[in-house]
Amino acid sequence: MSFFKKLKNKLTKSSSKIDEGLDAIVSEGAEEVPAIEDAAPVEAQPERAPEAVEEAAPVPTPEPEPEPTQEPEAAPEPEPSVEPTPKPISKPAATPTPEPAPAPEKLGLVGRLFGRSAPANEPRRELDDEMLESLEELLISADMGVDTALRVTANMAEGRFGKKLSSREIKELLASEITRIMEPVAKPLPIYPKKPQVVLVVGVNGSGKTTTIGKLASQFRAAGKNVVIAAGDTFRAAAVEQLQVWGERANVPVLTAPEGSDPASLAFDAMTKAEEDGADLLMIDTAGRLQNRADLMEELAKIVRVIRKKDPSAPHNTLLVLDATTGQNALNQVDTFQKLADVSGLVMTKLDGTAKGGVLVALADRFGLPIHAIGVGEQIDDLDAFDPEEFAKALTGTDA
Ligand SMILES: Nc1nc2c(ncn2[C@@H]2O[C@H](COP(=O)(O)OP(=O)(O)OP(=O)(O)O)[C@@H](O)[C@H]2O)c(=O)[nH]1
Repeated sequence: MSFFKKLKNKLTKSSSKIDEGLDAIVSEGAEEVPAIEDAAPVEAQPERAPEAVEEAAPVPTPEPEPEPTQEPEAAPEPEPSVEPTPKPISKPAATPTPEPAPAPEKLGLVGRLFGRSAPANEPRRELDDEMLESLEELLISADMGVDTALRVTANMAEGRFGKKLSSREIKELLASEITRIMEPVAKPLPIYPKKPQVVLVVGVNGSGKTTTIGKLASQFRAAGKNVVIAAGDTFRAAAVEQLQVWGERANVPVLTAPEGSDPASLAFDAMTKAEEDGADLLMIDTAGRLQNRADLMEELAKIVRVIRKKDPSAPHNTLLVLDATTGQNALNQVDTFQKLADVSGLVMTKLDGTAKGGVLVALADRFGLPIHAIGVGEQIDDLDAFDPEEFAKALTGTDA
């Protein structure tokens, strides 16, 4: 089964929420009209930027030491790839004037995008204020966030006000808007020519850090990389045990320390071991107790201070793991963890079985942080690269 099919199946809840919601909105005010009259005036969105397509393609599994090089002795600055200021959604070339008379073709938006012809007699509804409002509400209810939902619908409506659209065309438009927002953030975990490359993994308890580390370690291992894991959440014995299980599965050594001991000292020992072993990657799990932010901040800062004694450029990646089922709360978590650590990228877990997948769009729109991977299940292969187009299609229930 292709990852798209799998993603689509797994995203059923998010997908059907938007899918069925859009069908309902259109059928509410629909009139049956022959497709030939109304299908043509809908304009497709601009083409995707070719560079983004290339960037989005690779999986988070490590390919032989590619692009972004990092100076070994460089000051431990966060990666420049992190763009703190969310880019406003670039508007398509504004064409406020009504479009010219439709060309004598039977292809609607779907047809133009995918070379398929639009079925005749699709129910259509005129795009007016009322319909826009319903669209906004639907996107907000799918956890896209108010600002993002308003921007997305405004872009969808641009140049199309008063046009009659079928729900399929609206889904295509929405998918294309979502793709446009997500493309700049779809970036695999960057691999540096640094041994060991230190990946610090942060996030609240239960967000899926341990599972993500296990999945990543196993993928890197399968790609022939030497990996060491440090079970830095020394406050939870269960978390350490869980990591050990993942380590066994992935055939990766897991360094542990007695419960309640200093995670920074474990991180230092892990750096030493990883260096001795000539490991390619050191993945450090951390605690996620947000109840006491000051403590957590100090703990993370200490881990960073200590590993920098060994390598001033470490950590090379600080991954924030977010649980999609928390919906809008994920936005607060990014806010908080950006203050606690130099977050360089995101992994979104538990996209399976949640109706809150839209939060990824809000995250991309608001923070512009790279999304390295998404988790769609508890199994070892349920972590994959983030593909914006597939995600957008799966989320909107658009056919592949
Ligand atoms: N359905 C689903 N479950 C997931 C996914 N990722 C993790 N989980 C589950 O979420 C639960 C919490 O995951 P952990 O990896 O233990 O989370 P954590 O952040 O390490 O949590 P602590 O160990 O409490 O710090 C576990 O039951 C995982 O199996 C995912 O992508 N989909």
